[in-house]
Amino acid sequence: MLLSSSSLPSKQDSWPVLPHLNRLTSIARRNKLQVSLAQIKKQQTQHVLILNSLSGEVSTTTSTGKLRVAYQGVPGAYSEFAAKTAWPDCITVPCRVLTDAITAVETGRADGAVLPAESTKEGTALQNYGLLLRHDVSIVQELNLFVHYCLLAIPGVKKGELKRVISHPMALAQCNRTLARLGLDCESVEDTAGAVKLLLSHKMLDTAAIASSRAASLYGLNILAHGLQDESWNVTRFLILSRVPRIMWENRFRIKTSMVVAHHNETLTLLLKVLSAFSSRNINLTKLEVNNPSKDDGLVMMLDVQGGFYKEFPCVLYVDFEGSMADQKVKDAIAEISKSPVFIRILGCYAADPNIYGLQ
Ligand SMILES: O=C(O)C(=O)Cc1ccccc1
Repeated sequence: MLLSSSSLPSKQDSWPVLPHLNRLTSIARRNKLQVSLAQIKKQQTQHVLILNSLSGEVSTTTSTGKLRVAYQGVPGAYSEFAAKTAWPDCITVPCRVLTDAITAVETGRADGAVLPAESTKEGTALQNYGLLLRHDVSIVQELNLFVHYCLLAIPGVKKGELKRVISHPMALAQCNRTLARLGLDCESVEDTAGAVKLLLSHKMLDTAAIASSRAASLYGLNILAHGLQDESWNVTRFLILSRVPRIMWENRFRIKTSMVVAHHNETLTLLLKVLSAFSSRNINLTKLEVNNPSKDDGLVMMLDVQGGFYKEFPCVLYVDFEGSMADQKVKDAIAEISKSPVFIRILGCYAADPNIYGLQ
């Protein structure tokens, strides 16, 4: 076994190593690897630590040395663009559904996966967060993408001939008002670029797809309308997931941490406790969201990554804050919340990305 630095492209350096040692060692043990503290310390000058397994089970790169990033969809999907923006040299791995992309990371078939996490119009994509909770992966990067939707149809098809529009549910939701105005029926498919391929393969002459202009040029479709999104400010936040947490040890960049607090008791009381633990220490929250599914939707299932088993909760709180797990005040805030009967899982510590990237 060797513990090596990876060539993960990164805008940031810097992560405290020690807070993540336990996790690294447990991953190593699970993969029958030996980790030496000296080796880890020696690597502190590198940006990112990733465990490599000689057995190949946790192989982190291809033979070309490029990282593989799995995403839901086919080439031309917004998630593919997010992967290429986050890690420009990566090899993108298309997957039919998001679970496949996350499982690819968990099993070492990919080094990263793209998770569309929230959008300015629709808020948190709770289903996608739900998937994140059920897998042993960590958030290592965030990325904000300005999403501009186009109405695409097979060449020759006129706008007036359309009856239906197909796309990813997030795209349909973000264009809801515009589509109602156009009087088109909506149907969900796995991804935006996949919708374009479907139009072509089934020669659909009464149907349009909502996708990017890049998808239009990749597959040779006509753009009938630009800017279909209901809100002109339409940004989607993507999270990049990896099997091994990224480790920051220097505070040159604004660092953010995402965590989930799960519980069985009164939500409002817990919410107040979380607010007080962070505000009394002047820690800025960048997200605070309650997921309290209805009885019909069942409980929220979460993987206890230390124990290796699943737990179920009637309610979870998603909390993002500025700071890293190496900050004493962050440790104190979490210790204070932990005095309540809650289950806390740190989803990742990563550099806050102030940029918004554009894609037509
Ligand atoms: O379907 C796609 O292209 C995706 O990558 C998922 C998605 C859809 C709409 C906004 C952001 C991500």
